[in-house]
Amino acid sequence: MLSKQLSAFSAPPRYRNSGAFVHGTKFRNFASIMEQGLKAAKSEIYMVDDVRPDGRVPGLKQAPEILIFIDEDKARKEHMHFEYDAREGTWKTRGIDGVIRPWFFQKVIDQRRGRGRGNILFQSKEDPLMQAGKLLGPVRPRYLLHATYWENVAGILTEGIVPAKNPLSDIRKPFKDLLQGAESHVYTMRSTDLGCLESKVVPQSEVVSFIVDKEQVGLDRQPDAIFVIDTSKAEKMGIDLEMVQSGDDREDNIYVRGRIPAEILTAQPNIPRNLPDTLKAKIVDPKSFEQIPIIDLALSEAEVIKKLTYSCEVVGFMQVVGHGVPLELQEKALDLQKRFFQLSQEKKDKLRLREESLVRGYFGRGGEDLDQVLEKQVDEANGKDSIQKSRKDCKEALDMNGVPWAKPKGGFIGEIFGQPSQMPSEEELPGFREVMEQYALEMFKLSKRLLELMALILGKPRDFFHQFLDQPVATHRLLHYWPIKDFNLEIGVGEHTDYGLLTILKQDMVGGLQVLNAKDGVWVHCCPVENAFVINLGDMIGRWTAHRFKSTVHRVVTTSDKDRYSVPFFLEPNLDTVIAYGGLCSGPGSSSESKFDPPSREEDTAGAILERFYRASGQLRTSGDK
Ligand SMILES: O=C(O)CCC(=O)C(=O)O
Ligand SMILES: [Fe+2]
Repeated sequence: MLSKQLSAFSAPPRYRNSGAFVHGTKFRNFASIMEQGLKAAKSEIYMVDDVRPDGRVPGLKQAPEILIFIDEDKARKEHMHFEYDAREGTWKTRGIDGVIRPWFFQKVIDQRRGRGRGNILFQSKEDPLMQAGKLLGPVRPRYLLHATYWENVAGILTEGIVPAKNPLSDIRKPFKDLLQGAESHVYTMRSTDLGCLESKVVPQSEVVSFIVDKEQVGLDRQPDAIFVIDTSKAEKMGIDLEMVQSGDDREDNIYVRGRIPAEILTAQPNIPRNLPDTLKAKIVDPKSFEQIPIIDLALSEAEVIKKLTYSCEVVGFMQVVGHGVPLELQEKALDLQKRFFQLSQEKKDKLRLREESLVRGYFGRGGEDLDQVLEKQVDEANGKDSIQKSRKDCKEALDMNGVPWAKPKGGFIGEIFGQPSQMPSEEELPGFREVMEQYALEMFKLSKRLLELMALILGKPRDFFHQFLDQPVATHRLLHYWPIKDFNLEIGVGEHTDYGLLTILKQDMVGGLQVLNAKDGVWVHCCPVENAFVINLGDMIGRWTAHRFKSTVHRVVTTSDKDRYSVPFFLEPNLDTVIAYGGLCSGPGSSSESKFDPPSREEDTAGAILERFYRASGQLRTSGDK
């Protein structure tokens, strides 16, 4: 339509080729025209059949503020009559009974000076642009580019690129239904034209020199940043990007339907041609992390909440100090833990997990292997050489009931998790039971305290989680890791997320806990901190908050030649708690209606999630149908 070489404006009418008539008018008429159509009340409706480069329309004193494109084919099929005025180079019509209804409009474009110039105010599903061919199979480009301004960058890095599905401006809101279809697309370009990318993977840590001119991407000022959309990563992640090739003369334009998730995007600055290398900077996702936050719980509640919010929403991990759990108790517990694992194998084997005590007891090598639990996303982060799978967890553990007072409901699962702990006898290890139960009580208290603050962050009353914690399930696990001999065959704990609400972990000073920053594909050490507890969030709270709270992938790689001891306390709510996807949030950032999010299912109770995890990790091997 805007093709300059074949401007129908300068050609005789019989050579018209644009398929659209264009009517220009004032912006203030837009709303009423969309409601009532273009009216030929006093005079006829004047139109041109192409827009001149200066945006002027003959016969109008001033350049029009909006341009209304009328679908010529549709109009002629309905017997609308158009008359050409050779002297003015314009067309006129009386529409049908004096009106051209909005049904005939292809689109309405904002022509006012300023940032909004060129914006599409209305676009019909029948606009040829939206009718163009879908890109399927091998013709789909590996990378697409989306150019944008700084004001959108941080938002896109967290939310992905969101098409203007629901218009926000007052003027466009009333036409929401008309806009649907056209506006649910994100505008992108093939990367070929812009050089450098088609064959090369964009390294996350490097600044790729993009030089994109505003004309290439149809913006009215120079774009600040270019988002590279990795379509093959999308495919690997099972994200189906529906791409539509532009139907007009700009064949590099590709429209992608729906939200483009942040996971497949990389941001690069758009660099002016003459910018020296020394003045370049990389765009770092403000929602990505390089450290595990440390929170002093003795600070004011306001300060704690601020740090906790960041830790929950960005990292999914934190270390807390100032928690008030007596150091002496921690030391006693650690001492008994070491002495427990030093008992003879025969004595430990007496406490083994078995038919009558499926989840409460001792297990050695092979009792739980987490290396298979997660697949694709971790491979991505590990790099291409990570095809190696199924390392064995190099650990032994004693799983105790962390809330021995609770009577969890939930049938078979409730029954087995509610069973009492198996512990060494008082003669074998004096004080073991007393110290462990005291310790577990402290962990439950600390969990509750943290969940109270999290409830406040989620806009709920402080005691919101209490209702789900009167008959909870908790596993108090003592862990012992042996030094690893062969890193290809063994790992401390394979990559996984925890499944519950939250985990409180005490680790000794040997180190080895690693946390995945999935945004950048980088593993971050969770360095041991004296008298601190590591807190991490599990899948249940992640799912319940529609991932506003992160359940972050982690693993243990023990590189030390010393034995390592740690104590996770895993907390789950009452097993009949329905963990509905997004059930805990109503605020922004949580409302994504994306097709990539899993729907809520009836059976997603805490009990069902717990069972799934235990089966996937090999800890629960019986059918459970008894
Ligand atoms: O021992 C650790 O540091 C972490 C253990 C862990 O992540 C787990 O058991 O779920
Ligand atoms: Fe874990």
